[in-house]
Amino acid sequence: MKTAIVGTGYVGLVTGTCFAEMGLNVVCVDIDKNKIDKLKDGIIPIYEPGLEELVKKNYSDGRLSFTTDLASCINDVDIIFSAVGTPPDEDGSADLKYVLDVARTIGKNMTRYVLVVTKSTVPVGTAALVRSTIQKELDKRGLEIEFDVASNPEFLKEGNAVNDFMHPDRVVVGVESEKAKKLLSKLYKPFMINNFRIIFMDVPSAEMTKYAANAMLATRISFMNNIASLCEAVGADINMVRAGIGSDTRIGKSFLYAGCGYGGSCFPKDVKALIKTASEHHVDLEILKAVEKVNAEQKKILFRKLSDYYHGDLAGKTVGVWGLSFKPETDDMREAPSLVLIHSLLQAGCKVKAYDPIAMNEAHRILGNHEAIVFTDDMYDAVLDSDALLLVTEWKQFRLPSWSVMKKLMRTPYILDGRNIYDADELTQMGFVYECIGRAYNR
Ligand SMILES: NC(=O)C1=CN([C@@H]2O[C@H](COP(=O)(O)OP(=O)(O)OC[C@H]3O[C@@H](n4cnc5c(N)ncnc54)[C@H](O)[C@@H]3O)[C@@H](O)[C@H]2O)C=CC1
Ligand SMILES: O=C(O)[C@H]1O[C@H](OP(=O)(O)OP(=O)(O)OC[C@H]2O[C@@H](n3ccc(=O)[nH]c3=O)[C@H](O)[C@@H]2O)[C@H](O)[C@@H](O)[C@@H]1O
Repeated sequence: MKTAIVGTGYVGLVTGTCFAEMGLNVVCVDIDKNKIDKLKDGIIPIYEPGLEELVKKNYSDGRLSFTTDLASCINDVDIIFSAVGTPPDEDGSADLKYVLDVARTIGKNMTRYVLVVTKSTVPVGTAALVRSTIQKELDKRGLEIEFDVASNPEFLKEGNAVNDFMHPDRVVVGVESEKAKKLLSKLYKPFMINNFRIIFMDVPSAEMTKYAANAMLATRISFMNNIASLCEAVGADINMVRAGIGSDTRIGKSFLYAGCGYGGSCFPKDVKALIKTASEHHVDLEILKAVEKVNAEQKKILFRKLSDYYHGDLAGKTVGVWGLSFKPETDDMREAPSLVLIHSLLQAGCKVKAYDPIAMNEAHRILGNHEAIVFTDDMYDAVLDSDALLLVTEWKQFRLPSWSVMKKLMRTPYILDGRNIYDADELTQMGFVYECIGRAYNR
């Protein structure tokens, strides 16, 4: 079976590569020529553990190929996956421009049956829109050609994408015909050795499942961040509370970590898009509006704590920042809490010394050149002569620093831990002032 993946971004590249690894013939298509040229040269445009070697291996084995020309491969494949971006429009809704561009190209060029599967995160009704867009193009050409549309949303996480794709908890597939169901069952058959489940359903339910999943995960995080604030106020410890509630199998352990807010390309945009869809249908998603509001406040929490510590007098202070990407194991800076923090620090007149193991270039590109920001080559350089260290992203290399070295380097031994990774007792005993999220402390 031959498959085309349209949109060789994050999801498209992981999907195409993993399908090829499972023995399928895959052509990855993107309109970005620069990206496709780089991939052909073995240069992977994103940082994702384990992906580079799989891309190179499958490309050299001939199962994976790259092109900018969708029209040229439409009639060579049985299934086309559309994995193009669906960025937020000005009003928060998902912009379907790229999804519909792909549909138009298919309708303009197809000469035989094809199954068009949307992998991008799209609002309910998009598959129907893809169908009518393709049909319109066929009508213009005066052709009657059978085709199917389906929805197969993707649930991978950045930083663990290959593993998530190869060992998914489930694969959700929305179909409208037995033919489409058979084709997708066959496509996913090689993955069955990993014992996962395909959940077939109608198309609108599949489209909604993706948003509901991300909205539920974002809700858990904002809920825990909200409870963390209460823990601080009443003298409880959010880490203990997490262990206590997470052991209830009805609640589960995952996605209960309080911190300095969620970021990334998906939770913020998908929560917004779902609220927008709901409002278009006169449904008020009050819970999700609160989830967004709590998260926006949570992204300010490190700055607020720092400001409280220095009684609002931050001008001229030097602040070390560890971790810039929105989470570890990625160079993705989209909606990263570090950006909100750094903007506030600069506005308050601080000098920022920032370090991230992977996202430095991307952070520099986004933040630009600013005389008050230094991007350091080493994590310890970022705390030299600093008045505080703010841990924003919990990369592994930050977990066990040499505290004795840190103590010598810092001007004021003040650690503000935005991801609750350090041992408060150990740091206090060593003479640091330690603060984290959701735990009462004494200064
Ligand atoms: N990034 C992630 O971790 C996940 C993303 N998603 C969803 O998957 C979709 C794609 O996300 P990403 O991969 O992050 O996007 P991305 O922005 O990394 O990649 C999108 C790619 O599509 C290409 N493109 C745009 N129009 C095209 C066209 N007409 N023909 C061919 N290529 C075209 C762009 O050049 C770009 O390379 C979004 O809907 C997102 O919400 C779902 C699960 C995980
Ligand atoms: O639709 C998507 O694109 C993807 O969005 C998320 O994946 P991702 O954005 O890569 O990252 P997550 O691991 O979910 O983390 C998102 C944010 O939440 C934060 N987070 C996560 C977990 C937690 O307990 N607490 C917490 O603050 C992280 O620090 C990060 O900023 C979902 O987890 C994926 O299932 C989904 O496919």
